[in-house]
Amino acid sequence: MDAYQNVGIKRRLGRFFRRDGRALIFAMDHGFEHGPTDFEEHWEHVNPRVIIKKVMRAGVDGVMMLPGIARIAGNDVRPDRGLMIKLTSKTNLRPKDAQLLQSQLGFVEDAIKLGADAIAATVYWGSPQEDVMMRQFAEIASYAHDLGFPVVQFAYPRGPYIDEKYGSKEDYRVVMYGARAAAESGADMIKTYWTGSSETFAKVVDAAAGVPVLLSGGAKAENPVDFLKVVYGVVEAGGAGAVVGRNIFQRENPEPLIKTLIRVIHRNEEPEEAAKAEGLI
Ligand SMILES: O=P(O)(O)OC[C@H]1O[C@](O)(COP(=O)(O)O)[C@@H](O)[C@@H]1O
Repeated sequence: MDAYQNVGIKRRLGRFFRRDGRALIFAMDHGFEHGPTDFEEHWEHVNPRVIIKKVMRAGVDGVMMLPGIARIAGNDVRPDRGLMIKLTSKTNLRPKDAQLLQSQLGFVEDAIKLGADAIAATVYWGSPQEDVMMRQFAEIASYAHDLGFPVVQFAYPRGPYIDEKYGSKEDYRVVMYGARAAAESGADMIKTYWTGSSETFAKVVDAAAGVPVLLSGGAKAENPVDFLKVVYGVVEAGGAGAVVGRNIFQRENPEPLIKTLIRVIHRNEEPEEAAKAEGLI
């Protein structure tokens, strides 16, 4: 029989993933990580309660936020959807060199008090500060797992050595390395970059050895169909969905895009067909 913790981890993961094993999660740590300027396209979304209510209505499976915003808007996340609380971040105000470190800004206990269903932390694989983030992740994961909480790793390769050797942090060899490192360090869910093709992303999924891999959304695409094609490619590759921030909250009415994403992720619909069906294009 399963240990108590394993039951908790499975139940809580089940609040994010539908029966198909996929999820669409809304990300909203940008006010901290990029600064409030990220919300200037639609300023009312700087109010977390406004945007969370919109994404809930549209049907996202879960939401990711930092502890202080969970205190303000966590209650707007419906009880049957996943609440992911991230415990590391950095500001864009730091000097450039220090941007390669995510620092811990909250504790597992805080996330649990706030009603989290999963706990997240970022590791910049390849950063000169990799060691600090590895240790941070290990401490968070060990404690969270003991208490029955799944742990999500934002596995983002970045740093000067990567640029020098591979030319880009999106090179599939680097992304799959990060995903593998995340799986080997005990993550229950991995969020990472698009590698440019479904074939290469399938390798990232394989390297994660069964740990679900979700796309990290990225900057808002001018043409939403371009973004939908990426998400379609992730699903084709065996990926478990997407964690999307700017492509959602930088739209006044994110509902048609969210509903289209749900069609693509959960019903395998072709991007253009799905977008037409939701009146997005
Ligand atoms: O470090 P970067 O690439 O500037 O972006 C990090 C941001 O991207 C995310 O990981 C995902 O959000 P987006 O979909 O807006 O890219 C956020 O959680 C985070 O704030």
